[in-house]
Amino acid sequence: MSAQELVLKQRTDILHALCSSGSAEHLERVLDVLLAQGELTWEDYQNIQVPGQALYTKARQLLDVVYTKGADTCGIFFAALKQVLPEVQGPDFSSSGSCSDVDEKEETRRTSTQTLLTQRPSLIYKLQGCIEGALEALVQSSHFTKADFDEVRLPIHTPTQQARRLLDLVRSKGESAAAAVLQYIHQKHDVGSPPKQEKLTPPKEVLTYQKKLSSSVCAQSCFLSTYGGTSHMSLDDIYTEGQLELAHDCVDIQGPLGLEDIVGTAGTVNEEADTVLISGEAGNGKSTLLQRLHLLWARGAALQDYLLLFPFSCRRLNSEQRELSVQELLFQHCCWPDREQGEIFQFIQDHPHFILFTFDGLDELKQGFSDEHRICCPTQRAPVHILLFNLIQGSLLKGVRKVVTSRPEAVGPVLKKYLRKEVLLKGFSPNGINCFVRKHHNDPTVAAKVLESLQANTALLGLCHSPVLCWIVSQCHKELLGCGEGSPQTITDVYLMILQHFFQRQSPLKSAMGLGWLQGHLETILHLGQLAFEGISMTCYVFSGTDLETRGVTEKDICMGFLTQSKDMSSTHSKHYEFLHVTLQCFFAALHIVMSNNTDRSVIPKLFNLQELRDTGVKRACFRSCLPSTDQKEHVLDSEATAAETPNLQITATFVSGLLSQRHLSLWLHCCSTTMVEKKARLVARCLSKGMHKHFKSIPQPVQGEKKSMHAMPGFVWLIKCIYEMQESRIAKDAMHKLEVDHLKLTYCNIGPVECTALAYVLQHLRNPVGLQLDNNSVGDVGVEQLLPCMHICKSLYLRNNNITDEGIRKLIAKGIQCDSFQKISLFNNNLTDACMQHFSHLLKTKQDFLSIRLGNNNITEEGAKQLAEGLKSNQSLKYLGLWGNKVGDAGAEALAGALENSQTLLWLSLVGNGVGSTGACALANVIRNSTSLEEIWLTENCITRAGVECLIEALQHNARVKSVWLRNNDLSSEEVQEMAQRESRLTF
Ligand SMILES: Nc1ncnc2c1ncn2[C@@H]1O[C@H](COP(=O)(O)OP(=O)(O)OP(=O)(O)O)[C@@H](O)[C@H]1O
Repeated sequence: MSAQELVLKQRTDILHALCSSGSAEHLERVLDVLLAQGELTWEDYQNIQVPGQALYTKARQLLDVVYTKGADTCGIFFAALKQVLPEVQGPDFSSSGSCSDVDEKEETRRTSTQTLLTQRPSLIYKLQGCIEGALEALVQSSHFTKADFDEVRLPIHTPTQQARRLLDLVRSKGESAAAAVLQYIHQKHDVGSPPKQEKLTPPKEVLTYQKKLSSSVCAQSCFLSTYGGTSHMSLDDIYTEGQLELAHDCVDIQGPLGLEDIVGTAGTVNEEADTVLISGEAGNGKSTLLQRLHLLWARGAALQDYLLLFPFSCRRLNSEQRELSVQELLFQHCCWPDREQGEIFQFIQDHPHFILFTFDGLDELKQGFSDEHRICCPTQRAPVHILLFNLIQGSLLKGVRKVVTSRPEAVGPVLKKYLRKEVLLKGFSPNGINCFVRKHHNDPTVAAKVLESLQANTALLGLCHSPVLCWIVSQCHKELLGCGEGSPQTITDVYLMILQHFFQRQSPLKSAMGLGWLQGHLETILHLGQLAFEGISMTCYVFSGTDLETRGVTEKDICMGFLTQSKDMSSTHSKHYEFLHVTLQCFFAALHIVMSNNTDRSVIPKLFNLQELRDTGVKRACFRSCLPSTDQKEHVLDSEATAAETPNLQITATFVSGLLSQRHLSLWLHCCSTTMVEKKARLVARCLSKGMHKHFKSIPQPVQGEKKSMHAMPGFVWLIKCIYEMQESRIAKDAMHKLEVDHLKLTYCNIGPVECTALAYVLQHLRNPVGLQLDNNSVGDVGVEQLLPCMHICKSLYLRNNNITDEGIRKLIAKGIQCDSFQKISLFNNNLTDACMQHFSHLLKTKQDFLSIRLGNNNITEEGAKQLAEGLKSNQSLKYLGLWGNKVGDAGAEALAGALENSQTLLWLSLVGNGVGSTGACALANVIRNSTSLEEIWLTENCITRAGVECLIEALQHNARVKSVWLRNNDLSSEEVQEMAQRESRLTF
């Protein structure tokens, strides 16, 4: 079958592949490739990319054009499709035409305007990270006006769309503008770009060393330590993609971030810096991600621009007591060159762009990052943390790319100054959980059962977004499937499950013999608890044989499987041990705090006062005073390290809360004194309540006329999570009943499904309804479901930028309809499509007191607008309706206008950037003509021509109440703008 016939036959599938995500990106990338190949003319392109046209319509238009051009173009189209969507099944026509940019020799003969077309895909890629700079260069060289600048920068466009808009505008300005932008891009990408441009033939000794290094890296990275004591699981078999995002929106790239993007140019905020930070919460997969990068590099499957990769673990660097030079650090801690050390190090110094260092777990380093002690000389010896800080800053071996991982709390402003960019690792997506569980279980029936039990327990499903918890849950599938009603709800429950799992694996008969499972292994818990507690208190995560001996840890304890042998790149060290994961060490430390008779009584108050101690920089001193005096002597008070150390103490405190909850009291019955445990539980409850009230006291009194608003301060979400772990509504009620606030702001607080579960558990006890603002977190559909129990105390819910889809909305609205106080919702920048508009319609029909719906920057088209209109027709309460940055088009605008014509409540309507055109504008003019309430209408960026504005002017003559009609960036000449602005002062151009 020819490619042309296939375009016809597979039309539905192709349309689905290009459009079903709701994003225009796939289609636009195919268009970029076809333009670059010369298969589409500029005119074809403009006929397809008609502003305001629905995505499917554009894709159909493309298929029609491609089809009429014949079999060759169809073949190239399939090749382009394959390049953009490699996962799509389809014929392989890649030989029909190369989808790469036109070759460079030919390029030199072209004009700059032609180059804009032929190099379009790569120019768009390169521009994303530097749009602002390119725009400024164009304005400075007078090729662009301020209006051009604003048009490209409109926030409704994604960065790739901004790049396309910029190139299209440049094209319309002529050859000189095209030359200017090309010059800018080339300059930009010659500086600080990956070292692709240089081709280097390394000397033989370097190649030999590279071989040794990569085989050592490969050996170290092919297994995961969490499976160390249990079974062997290769990284290849279990690795599941986590969710990666760039920390800075403005330089985001479209679609999910891949592993190579971590070191790529996208998202660069500081061109001068060489250090990329991957930050993420405990157990989110930072070490595993690095391990994956190491493995792929060692196999030659990724990061091949880097000849040598040196992996470091900050945890292990802690135990290096000597002062070293950089050369010694590299060779002694990573891989020893058998010969020619001097030459190899010289090569590294001479070619830094070909070298990559990774530092895992900066938060685990004993010393907090500081830039006070500078060294520039590579032969100078210094303590390893000083070397590390100087490498990160670039004072040593400038140009070597560094990838550093850390928990977010440990990243202070001093470190941020030296970051090239920051990438956030946000754990597994719902799909990722699915994928991980299936990989974990060879037997698909077991996998299906585990997934089914997760669907039935959404609190647990929420927890599984954290890979380490997903690992435990999968590991303990037997316990999970056997526990029926009592299935785990809290993080402590999950860790108790793994504790039980490991013990029962060793001695399955013990519990059958009548001993409590915990009691039967008391000795092991006490030994490991002591080791863990002292380790956490001293930032120590690697233990020598002597450390184990001193804490009474026996061979039998080791065999239980909670400890694993430390991986070490150098062969010189003797056997060392670590807990399978640091969170497991926190859990054992918490067990120690709960069970030990002789820990200092002040340990619990100190643990729960972390924030205060951290702020005053004395936490270490206080916490250390709980340690045996010999250990105190070993460690000097170092206030800089406090911030880095807090996360693990916070996790320990969370476990202490969970272990002391009423539900778990029976566990301690035969292990320790009930009076002591109850006393500790009361103490924790008091600390939590006090901690909360301290937050509330800090809320400033509102100025007159404003609402009383509380911004979450560091530690607030953690306290909420501790209260949730206790699972006692009395404590939650006690903590909340004094909070008097109208608005609770928790933006940018790393709130995922787990935090939502805890928030709902605690906030439901608020006395009065509040506005709950959760913008810019990772709530997702699972998180939305977790929030339902506190919906009745939400007057308004703000969930901007939270990865929410139609499914989440379905559940949210079904609950919201039953909640009397619920009146406003804001969902800007999520993944909503037409499919959820029926629910909003139902909400509007059912709740005649609903005030505000804001759905900007989603994927709502004409169809969705029509559905919404159905609800609007029978509603007489809505005041604010925002649909900015969707694609409702002229027909959608007509439907909305028809429904709103008789609204006596609507004050504000935004349809910015919806392609409503003049037809839509004329329909909306009827709303202006008839409304007795409308004050503002936003129609900026809508391809409206003179005819549309005339309708609006005419309607405004009948309405004195409307204050402004926004019409910036429509299809009007400057003369038209001037003339019409004079005729009607309420038009804003
Ligand atoms: N991408 C992944 N695929 C499969 N399993 C994973 C992945 N990421 C993490 N895990 C599982 O979760 C465990 C914990 O992950 P990891 O140690 O990488 O987290 P982390 O973010 O480095 O934690 P911490 O900050 O506490 O050191 C891993 O040992 C592994 O079992």
